[in-house]
Parts: sequence; C-alpha cells; structure tokens
Amino acid sequence: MEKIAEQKSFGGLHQRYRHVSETVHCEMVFAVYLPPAAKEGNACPVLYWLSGLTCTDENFMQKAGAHRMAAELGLIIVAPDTSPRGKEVPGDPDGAWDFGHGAGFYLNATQEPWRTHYQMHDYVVQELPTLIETKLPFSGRRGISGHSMGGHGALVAALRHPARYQSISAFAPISNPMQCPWGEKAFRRYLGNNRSSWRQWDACELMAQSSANKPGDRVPILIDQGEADNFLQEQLKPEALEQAAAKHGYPLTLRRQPGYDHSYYFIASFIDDHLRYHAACLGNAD
Ligand SMILES: N[C@@H](CCC(=O)N[C@@H](CS)C(=O)NCC(=O)O)C(=O)O
Repeated sequence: MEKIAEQKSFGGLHQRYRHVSETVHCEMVFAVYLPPAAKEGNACPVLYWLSGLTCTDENFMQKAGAHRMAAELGLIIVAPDTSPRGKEVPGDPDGAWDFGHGAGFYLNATQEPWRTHYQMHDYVVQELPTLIETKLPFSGRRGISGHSMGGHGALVAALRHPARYQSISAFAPISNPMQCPWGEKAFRRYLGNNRSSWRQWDACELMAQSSANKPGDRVPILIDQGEADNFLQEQLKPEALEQAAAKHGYPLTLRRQPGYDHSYYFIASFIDDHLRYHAACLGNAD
C-alpha cells in the first residue's frame, strides 16, 4: 500500500493510502486518522467509518470535525471508500448517483456484471482490517459507525459479525433497505430478484435473527436521526428498526434530533457523542 497524503491534525495525523484490493479487484483509496497516542506507538482501538451515497474517504475526514475528539480519546479512525471505482468497474447504467460508483451498499453482490467488484462487505469487514491493523498500534478492539448507506453498512457488518465489533453506532442509517427505494434498486441489481436473499443485508431482518444469541452478546447500538432529514420517511425508516429492536429485545438508543437534516452539519453536531460512546465501549475513555 502506498501513502498518497499526510497532514498533521490536532497533534495526530490524517493519512490517505492507495492499494490494489484482492476483494474488489481494483485500486482503492482509504483514509486513516491517527491520534497522538497512536502516533507515539501506544495501542489504540479502531473505529471504522462508512460514508453514504456519493461519498469517498474524504467527506467524513473533511466535514465531520471528528479529529479533535478522536485525538483526545485516543481513537484511530479508518474511512474506506463507498464502492469500487475505476474504468473497469461498471457503474449505474443510467448515470444515477444512488447505484454503482459511490453506492456499493457494503454488501457482496451475487449478480453479473456487479459481482466481480462489488464485494464491499468483505472488503470492509475482512480485507481492510487485515491489511492495516497489523501496521497500526492496534489494541485489538474495534467499533463501526456510518451515515445513511454507511449507517446501513455499519449495522449490517456488526449484526452479522457480533464478535468482531465491540461498539456500533449510526447517523440516519437506511434502516430497512428491503423496504425503501434506494435499497430495493440496489438489492435487485446486486443480489437479484429473490427477496429472501436480501434478508442477510437488512438490519431489521438481522436483528430478528440475532435473538438467537445470548442477550449479553449483543452490542448496544447508538443512532442519531435528524427530524428535518428529507430522506427520513421514504428511505431511512428508523421506526422499523425501533420496532425490530423492541420486538427482539435488542439494546438500541435512537435519538431523534429536532431540526437537523441529512448533511454533515448534523453529523458534526453529534459526532463527539458517538466518539465518546465508542471510546467507552472500546476501553479508551478518560
Ligand atoms: N447527491 C445527492 C445527495 C446525496 C447525499 O445526501 N449524500 C450524503 C450521504 S447519503 C452525503 O454524505 N453526501 C456528501 C456530503 O454531504 O459531503 C443529491 O444531490 O441529492
């Protein structure tokens, strides 16, 4: 992997790396924030951040205002891209922004022509951690968070792999993708028409399946949702997740924030709470 950028930020380092991924079969770029503690070689937990539709590794690092608190708490943050990219990677046939490049939905596609490259779940859950955690002063504990499509990705990753993540949060996640236009479009193309195969990529469905686990095995989830988010009713459906959590006894704190929209202004307003929650779960709280 090749370092392509580095800036000092709040005593730590923001870095960008490029590498050729064996999982998604193209060149990928991801960003890392190293707090001062990690820069000095002390073992720190890692928080994976998954961004939403149209984003790259840069949106969160530039707009969320997370570095100050991550520096204070000693949290490493890793932000991957939101899809495979490049000329060899097929995008949306109609040039839309809600599918293809910038819209990998953090799943493993099974259908042609998507399945060669669109394996973002395995990339985020396996390849990327394996690649970087050995190179970082990593404490062995990891959390995952994200926004919108990335909130969906974070919930699905953690619910499918409860032993891998010790903290989970999300901002305005696509909570029930099987039942909303963004999710239905993406799942139909990436996964095919058999809706039963979609269930393994839907947080509400996975929460129901998680009731087989012991309650103590379930990592509590923190979610913030803006009430003035223009995607709230049609795409995000937090009430579906709330109902699934209540029905299956899954620990969920869903905070509705009056007046906030879907943007990074909303994320920046509450990111400190999420970072503190992750640090407390991951063992680096003050
Ligand atoms: N491009 C879309 C909006 C897509 C969108 O809101 N993307 C969110 C994630 S779902 C985002 O984080 N955008 C990038 C940014 O705000 O920096 C539009 O024009 O309506």
